[in-house]
Amino acid sequence: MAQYRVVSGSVALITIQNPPVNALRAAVREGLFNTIKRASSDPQVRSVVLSGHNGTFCGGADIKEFGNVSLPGPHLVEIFQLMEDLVKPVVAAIEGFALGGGLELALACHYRIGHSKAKVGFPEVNLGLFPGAGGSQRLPRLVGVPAALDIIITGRHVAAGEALKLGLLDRVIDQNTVDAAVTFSKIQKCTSPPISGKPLDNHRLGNRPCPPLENMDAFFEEAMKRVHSRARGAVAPITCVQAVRGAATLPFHKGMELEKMLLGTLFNSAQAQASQYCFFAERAGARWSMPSGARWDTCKAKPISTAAVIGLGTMGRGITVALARAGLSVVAVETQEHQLAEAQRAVSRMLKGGGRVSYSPDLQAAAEVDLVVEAVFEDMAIKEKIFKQLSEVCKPGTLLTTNTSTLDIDRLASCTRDPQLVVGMHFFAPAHIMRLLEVVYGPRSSPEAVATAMQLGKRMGKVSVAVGNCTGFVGNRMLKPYLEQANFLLEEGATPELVDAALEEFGFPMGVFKMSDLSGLDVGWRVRKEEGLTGPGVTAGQPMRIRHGRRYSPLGDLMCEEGRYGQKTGSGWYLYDKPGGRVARSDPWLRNFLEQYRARHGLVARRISQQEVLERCLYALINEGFRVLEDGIAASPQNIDAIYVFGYSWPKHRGGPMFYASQVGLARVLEGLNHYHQAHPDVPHLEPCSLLRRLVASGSPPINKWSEVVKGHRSQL
Ligand SMILES: CC/C=C\CC(=O)SCCNC(=O)CCNC(=O)[C@H](O)C(C)(C)COP(=O)(O)OP(=O)(O)OC[C@H]1O[C@@H](n2cnc3c(N)ncnc32)[C@H](O)[C@@H]1OP(=O)(O)O
Repeated sequence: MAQYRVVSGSVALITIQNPPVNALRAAVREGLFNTIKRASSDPQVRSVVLSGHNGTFCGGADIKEFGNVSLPGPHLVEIFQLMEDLVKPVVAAIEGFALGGGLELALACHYRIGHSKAKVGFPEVNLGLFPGAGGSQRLPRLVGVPAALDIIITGRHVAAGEALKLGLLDRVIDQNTVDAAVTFSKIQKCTSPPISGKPLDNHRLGNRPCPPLENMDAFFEEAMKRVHSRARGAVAPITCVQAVRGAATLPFHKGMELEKMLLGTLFNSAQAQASQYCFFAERAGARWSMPSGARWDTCKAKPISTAAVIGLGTMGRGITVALARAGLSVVAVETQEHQLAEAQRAVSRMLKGGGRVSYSPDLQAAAEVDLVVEAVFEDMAIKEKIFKQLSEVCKPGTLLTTNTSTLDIDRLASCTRDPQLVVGMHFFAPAHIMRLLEVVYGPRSSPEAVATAMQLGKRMGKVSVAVGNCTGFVGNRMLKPYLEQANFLLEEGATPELVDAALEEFGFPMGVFKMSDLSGLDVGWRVRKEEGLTGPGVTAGQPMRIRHGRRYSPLGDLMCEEGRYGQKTGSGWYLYDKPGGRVARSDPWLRNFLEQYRARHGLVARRISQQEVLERCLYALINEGFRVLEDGIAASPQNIDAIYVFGYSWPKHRGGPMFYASQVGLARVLEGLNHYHQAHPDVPHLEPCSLLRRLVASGSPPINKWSEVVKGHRSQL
């Protein structure tokens, strides 16, 4: 766990060994503690080099251990103090990553030498924590308060070059870092005085004061304000500011006491648990499986080096950029010439002149590519035609994928020669930025096609999740009842401002109505027309607020009929200063429109609380999540949560909808749904699904045990 060797005559080389990232689990901590003591008492040893096995220094504390009430083995704070107090110089040799507790370990060393490709950082804030093993107190003393606060609050990875400039690393080298560190620790031997004889006090960060900061109060006030406005209810970023303020104002030992107290408030908090759950949910998608039994570890991906993107609207352009950035050679196809020229300019701008992209108005240009992503208008007839053509044009074996967000993958597959080569690759706007990729398999998609799309997602840096084929797949299928509830709430007396405020307070960056205005109300309108829910032929003679015997809100359709498509037309649920404007203002027209609508339909507006908004919107979405699990469309609640966190900006500190349900308590969610369904019996999305009932009947097991109930449930279908 921590290997000890004496090298070069007098240097104790301690190597952390815990693949894959050398996380500091109990056995490693034990090993470090013992080897530091050994180096201290070994008369042969004059200096110490600390390194990580297999090209990675250390990925920090072992997150898997965090669930334990008290962590076994020696505590990191104790180990780091032991190391800092050593009278022999300790040099950290940093290759790969030094993150979280890994960087705290390096800061407890007297010197830090990094490889030029190394990355350091404090990502704890993403886990609902802050660097609570001395990092919040040592880093500001080394690099100053503003730089330290930035690194701690953002959780970003700092490249070696920047770390050197900040003084976080003493040296950056391109050669073998351990060899360099060993030499460094002895280098003064040839000259004088030897490094091992130098007083080390100035290199013990706990002994140093923080570099002074002018206008400190104003600095921290401003920082706190900024953090509050961005944190969306997350507590950890606020604690980061409090801890760094402690470093700036208190002696080290007092700062350490403050750090301990602050960490105590976060360590087992609901937010920390949710954020840590998200860490593992993000990675769980890579271990995909299909109902056929095909799995990530038994299926091989096809090599892909060339791709074509068909349709260069906003999505097609983003997808082109994402593929080009992943190193693929891309042919971008758009039949409308003005759109093609515009897209070429936009893509070049986004790629800043890099990437290998060629442009063509002709589908024939896709003849030789390994993979196609179709990203045209959301219209089944057009897509079917394109898939038929692609099947004729492309070389045998080309993977044909579609970016459709709702349409039937299998219907598209049936237009092709090789339906097993068809899968969905559902990107999220903006496609070159949003992390999520839903890889949708139809009943005939081959495991190899799924493996290839998943592998490509990884190359693009996406969180890829394999899901089954149904209307809306996972994300949009669950979004439908959420949007529906929001519209019903407007009918019943709420305003877009009230609904959005409740959701934003929950932690979404944007409420549902602001989000609809941003993405365009016409998008959903087109889908509803495609589904036969609205349109001249459908509505004639039908009651406006009922479809197929269920409650329906035509509010979105009426808005579109008024030409209010959202930001792009300068008005939607809100008013904007101009078409394309971004700042939403309340619109008196809308208030009036809603009043007239309610009067026309005999609806009496009532006072609606933020709690009702949250429960109706979120519980309806969660209920559909249980149905998605029940139907086998998603393989696990973790996959659903990853989809929501990385594709729909569900707040990470709430852990995703299914985790949120488990934290609220399944019985409470069930009770809430029962209550709202009784009040709205014509809304089937509010009727608790049978899996939720069964889970509650089984005593509401923890989320990692749900699969057992799901399996039992499926076998009875
Ligand atoms: C008292 C509090 C003291 C200290 C606080 C901390 O130190 S908290 C931990 C801070 N560290 C981090 O947040 C780093 C987390 N890890 C990463 O960001 C990445 O894993 C990393 C190191 C950049 C490497 O990325 P890469 O893409 O190469 O690998 P991947 O993420 O897929 O990870 C590989 C497997 O390792 C598991 N893992 C990674 N880090 C940890 C960790 N710190 N603890 C436990 N496990 C970790 C990860 O889950 C992967 O597992 P797998 O089973 O293969 O999915």
